[in-house]
Amino acid sequence: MCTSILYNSNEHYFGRNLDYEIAYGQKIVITPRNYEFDFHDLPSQKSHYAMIGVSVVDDNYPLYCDAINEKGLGVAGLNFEGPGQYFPVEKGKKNITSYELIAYLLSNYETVEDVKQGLADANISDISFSENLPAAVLHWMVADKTGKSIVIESSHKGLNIYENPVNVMTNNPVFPVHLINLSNYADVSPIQPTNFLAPKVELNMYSRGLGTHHLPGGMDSASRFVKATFALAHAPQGKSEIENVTNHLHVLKSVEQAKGLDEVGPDSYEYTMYSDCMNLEKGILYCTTYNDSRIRAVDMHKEDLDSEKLICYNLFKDQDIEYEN
Ligand SMILES: C[C@H](CCC(=O)NCCS(=O)(=O)O)[C@H]1CC[C@H]2[C@@H]3CC[C@@H]4C[C@H](O)CC[C@]4(C)[C@H]3C[C@H](O)[C@]12C
Repeated sequence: MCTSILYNSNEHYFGRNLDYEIAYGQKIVITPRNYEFDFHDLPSQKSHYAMIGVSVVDDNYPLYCDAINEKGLGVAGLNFEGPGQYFPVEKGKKNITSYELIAYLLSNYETVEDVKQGLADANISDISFSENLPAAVLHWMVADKTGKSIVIESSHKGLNIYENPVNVMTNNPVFPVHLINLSNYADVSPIQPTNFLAPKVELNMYSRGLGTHHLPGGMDSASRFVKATFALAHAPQGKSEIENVTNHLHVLKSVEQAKGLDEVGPDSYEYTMYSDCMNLEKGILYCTTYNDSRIRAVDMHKEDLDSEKLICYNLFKDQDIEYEN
């Protein structure tokens, strides 16, 4: 499972947890402006906005899991197995394969509004990148530096775009159901509760944090949606870049999955492989991985963004413990 968020402070930070049991060899990848995108059913594009994100690179092609562009637009793909459905290429429509959707949107658009207009006549086609990499069934969260986000879902009903007032997304079920479910937790609060249970009885408020007693803590997508929404809605504004990155990552850590808790097969467990935080104004990607809790950063503007070649950095590294003696 996965969780993505847009954290709005004085600047805007977009990122996600990628939870899974199989590593695809993701890297931190910058696609500069003149790398040629050979889209499947759209004209190939020699120049476009530059982007940075986490990506699998296969045959020199960036298959982005999540990324942002130099204009401050961000897109993340999360599993949507079940409700998700793609369709055959349809004449007269803008046919975008699922594996190139992130690259296509980030190549061409600056804001969530642009994306909504750009997808008005779109069809997410059911074409796989290759035999080894069959089309992953995904839905996408799109965010921009105005602090707005939307969710794109292709299901049996066709392509749906939803406003995302909470700036959080997880996996199944369909997005509107997650929003409705939030009402069940409307009274979860950082404040100690008032005793409405038996008002004439004096209750012993034995602990701090009783306002969060009914906050779900499960690994499932519905629980993570509620918990991340609560954590994000109450996250303080940082006074510096470091504080903002720290706050963003703590929201993601509130729904992190440790190894051993979410069994998906015999001796196989889904876990949070990485968490990232991308500053939409600055074009910097910050990340931690399961085995490396030290925050690392890659700044796209420190590279030659007019080049034609992909720029890759390792994502997965070993734990870096600072021994004090
Ligand atoms: C596994 C991940 C979702 C994790 C998740 O949500 N797990 C919950 C499972 S569950 O909801 O609990 O059942 C997803 C998220 C993004 C995906 C890549 C997107 C680019 C590319 C698209 C191509 O088409 C196929 C290969 C490709 C590299 C994809 C591989 C894989 O599919 C990735 C990593």
